[in-house]
Amino acid sequence: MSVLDDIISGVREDLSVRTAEAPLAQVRARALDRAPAADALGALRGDGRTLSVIAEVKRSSPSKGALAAIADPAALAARYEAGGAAVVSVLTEQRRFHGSLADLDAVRTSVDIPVLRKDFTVEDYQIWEARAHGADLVLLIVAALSDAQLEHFLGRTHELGMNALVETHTAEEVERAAAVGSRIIGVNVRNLKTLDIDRAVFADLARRIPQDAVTVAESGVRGIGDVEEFAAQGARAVLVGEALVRGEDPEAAVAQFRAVPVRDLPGLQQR
Ligand SMILES: O=C(O)c1ccccc1NCC(=O)[C@H](O)[C@H](O)COP(=O)(O)O
Repeated sequence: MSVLDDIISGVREDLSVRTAEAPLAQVRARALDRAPAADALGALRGDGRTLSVIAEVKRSSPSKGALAAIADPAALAARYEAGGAAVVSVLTEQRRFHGSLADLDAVRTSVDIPVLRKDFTVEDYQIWEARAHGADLVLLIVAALSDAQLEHFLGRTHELGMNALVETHTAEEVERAAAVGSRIIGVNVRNLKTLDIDRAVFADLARRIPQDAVTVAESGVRGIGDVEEFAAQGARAVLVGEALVRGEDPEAAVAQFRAVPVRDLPGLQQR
């Protein structure tokens, strides 16, 4: 069983507990009661001159184990926002990342910028749940979904006024993401089946992403050098976890990353 399969099996078990505690009808009612979702697509497009940063609240990970205690996720998110982050990502998976919906609630109340609920989406319920907890964006991992699921989940996010970060790691997955009309396409340089990081996959996949989508480089950022390289290869946004939660000054790091100019590459199908 791959790491991704193992994570998803735990996610399904946890989901069955939550759906028993809070049936879909209840979660839907709470989702529909929220103020409209913020415009994450616009936030990620930014000013078109410099990179947008998705700054992640990440305590732990399958690849690295414990990363940071993060006693106060709301305070960390506020520092990300002060540094100029476009979006805050909150990992809500509990078993491997030690995140929770309580973290999402805390972050939602502390920032005005869009919030990404970072989970392993395998059921419609999780999208309603994300909206009920104030998320503006959800993660859809192409490798974990059939084409029919991907299309259905993307449709659901749009119906709820939200956006999805559609995550890919291969050329075939980029094609599948594009085929269903994804507006925000991430290239995760971490292979979720083996946990290996290969930053070189970004350049090849970025140029396959359609013109009307925002290209996000995900994972593996160690510092400004990696961010500059992703920008030079066509990233419009970067998603950073470990380097921010382990760094001494997350606000300054976000400010430094978001100042990196984006590049219009000949042949790159992006606006
Ligand atoms: O981070 C992991 O080890 C991991 C393992 C398996 C599935 C997902 C995983 N991470 C989720 C992410 O997408 C990252 O948290 C995110 O891209 C930030 O990565 P990093 O900057 O390398 O912490």
